[in-house]
Amino acid sequence: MSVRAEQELMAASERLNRELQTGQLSQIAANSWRRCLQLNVDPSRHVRVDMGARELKKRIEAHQDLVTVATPTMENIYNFVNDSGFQVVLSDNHGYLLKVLGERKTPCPSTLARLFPGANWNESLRGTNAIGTCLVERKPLKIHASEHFFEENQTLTCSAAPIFSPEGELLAVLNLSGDHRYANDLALGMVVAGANAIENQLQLHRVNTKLYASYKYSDTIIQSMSEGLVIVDPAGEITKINQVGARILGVSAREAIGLHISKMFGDNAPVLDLLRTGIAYENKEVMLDGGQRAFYCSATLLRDDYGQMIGAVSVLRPRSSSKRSRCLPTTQRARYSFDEMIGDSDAMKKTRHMAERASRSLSTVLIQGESGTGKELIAQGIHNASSRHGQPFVAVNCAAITETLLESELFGYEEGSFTGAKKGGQPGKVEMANGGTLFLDEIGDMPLQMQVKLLRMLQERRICRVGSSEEISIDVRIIAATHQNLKQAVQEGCFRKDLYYRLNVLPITIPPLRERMDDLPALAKFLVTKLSGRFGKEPVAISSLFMRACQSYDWPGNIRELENVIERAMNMVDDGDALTAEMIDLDPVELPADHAIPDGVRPLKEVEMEMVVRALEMSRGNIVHASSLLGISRNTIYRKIKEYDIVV
Ligand SMILES: Nc1ncnc2c1ncn2[C@@H]1O[C@H](COP(=O)(O)OP(=O)(O)OP(=O)(O)O)[C@@H](O)[C@H]1O
Repeated sequence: MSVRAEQELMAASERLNRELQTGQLSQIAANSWRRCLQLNVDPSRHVRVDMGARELKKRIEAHQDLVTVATPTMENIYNFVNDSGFQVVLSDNHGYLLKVLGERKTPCPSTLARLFPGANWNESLRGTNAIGTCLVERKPLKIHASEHFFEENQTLTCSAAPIFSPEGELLAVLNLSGDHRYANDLALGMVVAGANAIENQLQLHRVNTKLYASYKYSDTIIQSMSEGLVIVDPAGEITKINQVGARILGVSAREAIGLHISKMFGDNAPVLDLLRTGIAYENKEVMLDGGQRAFYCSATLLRDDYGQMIGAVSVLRPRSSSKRSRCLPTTQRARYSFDEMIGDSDAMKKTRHMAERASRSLSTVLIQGESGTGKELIAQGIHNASSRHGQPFVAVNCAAITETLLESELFGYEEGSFTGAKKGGQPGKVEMANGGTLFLDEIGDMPLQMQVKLLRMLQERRICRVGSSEEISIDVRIIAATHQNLKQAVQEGCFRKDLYYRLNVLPITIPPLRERMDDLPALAKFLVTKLSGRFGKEPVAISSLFMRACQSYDWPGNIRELENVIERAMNMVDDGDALTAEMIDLDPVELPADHAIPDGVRPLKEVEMEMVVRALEMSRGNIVHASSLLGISRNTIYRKIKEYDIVV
């Protein structure tokens, strides 16, 4: 220790004795001074261990829950002391300041006395001070003016209170500091009340997090049940319904919430009897819509821990004698329902209305819309809301396969009908979809020869497998979709007029995203929640700048592109942070043909073709793998292969 330091310590020790005799130092401050002297804290040489911006960011992230929960309380306290030059400070349990509200008004003799985020106010570094001393004493205290061990800090008056976790672990300190001349007796009370409020909020936050997790578990279980589930409150209003339940009752799950059960089951709904009598029942046969919807229903009362009735839960099973549900492979199941179709803009309401109408009929539907607008989603939604919902939904991409293969893909083939044909032959997609729905995606790309065969099938409702003359009757509902303007294709002679009219019985047009920007915020939130579930993360917040940047983009790739942009951003965001505008990585806008191309820049088309070729090479021609490398759909990669005439 230097001679100067020894002198300083000696002086401090003498001062301590003097102050003790005059009774100027509180017991707490005196004990702290003794600790400082024992630790040889040199009052003339301050050891600075403050943090840089990057370390501070990390530390704040590690304490994100605490900082988030403490901020409103700190702001409340600050509003009380606003304009008085007082600062509200939150430190972690090592004395590092995480958040400081307010500017110091009175001149500060030394930068060391400043309270700023990242500074360390541990007692062993800054001598006696409210934050550091509170961390040692673990109780509320005030350190006023000359009670500070370092002279630089003696212009301050500081009150601090510890913040404990529900398990009693010391987490942080809440502190209020200001000019000692304006000391007031309320300061200590304020930080104590503030620390208590933060502790309560932390507990609540924890309970909320647990509640949210258990809600998510139960919701996932309910939604993945193969039986229908409907929960009503004591008044008979629906509070929860799963997709299967909604399908059995022929309603949309979203619209069913809040409806009275009698709206679906009539006034004699068995569950209303259960609510009145408390008598549970099992496998009661229920017929609705004149027998069109027939199912078995079991129901029981729900009671809370005190035995109070809080509603009833009904389990619905489709009646096996009614149109029997087949046990379908996943490739023949439709995943989406109308509930997953987000958008309340006028344009989208119109589309939804048309789709709901189509689900009540079995006529052919033609869906038109740009790529990524949700054509397949709507097709699946129509199937799932239709009377064929328990039956197969089989999709065929008419652009993906060559003309010869498309015929056998659709109609199947007999053994030996061509080289490489399977032994015993194979049924086609039309046969697989029998009783259900056949989704003909990218119908506009169907070769003309094939269009003739499809037209025949639609007229005669019969098919022959390739290589066979035996006719097979089929019962399929057709939903066709295309990103092309089919009417124009008819005029240009690329699409048969008669087939167009056969398909265009119930037309549905999906507007591109740029024409319904009102839907973007809801879509973005929906996609964040959907992707969070997939990543097993808590849903992240979306900053308004992120949203604004999204709203000013043209979205050529529509909702699929929006989904990709959000997925990319979610891979960049740290836990607890919001999606920000910097995380948006949008595809560059194409330049007009006559635009001068500066050095180092190449036409987008050229780069795109190169990327498609490279992805196909890397994935050895595996289309699924290549499309996922490029972040585009299979349909889009097929289109690109065709557009650039790439040989796979
Ligand atoms: N209204 C919507 N609400 C929520 N998600 C949507 C909506 N529309 C589309 N999506 C999502 O966007 C993605 C693309 O949708 P989909 O595959 O149905 O589009 P598409 O028009 O059939 O595309 P393509 O023409 O390329 O085959 C899917 O992940 C789908 O779930």
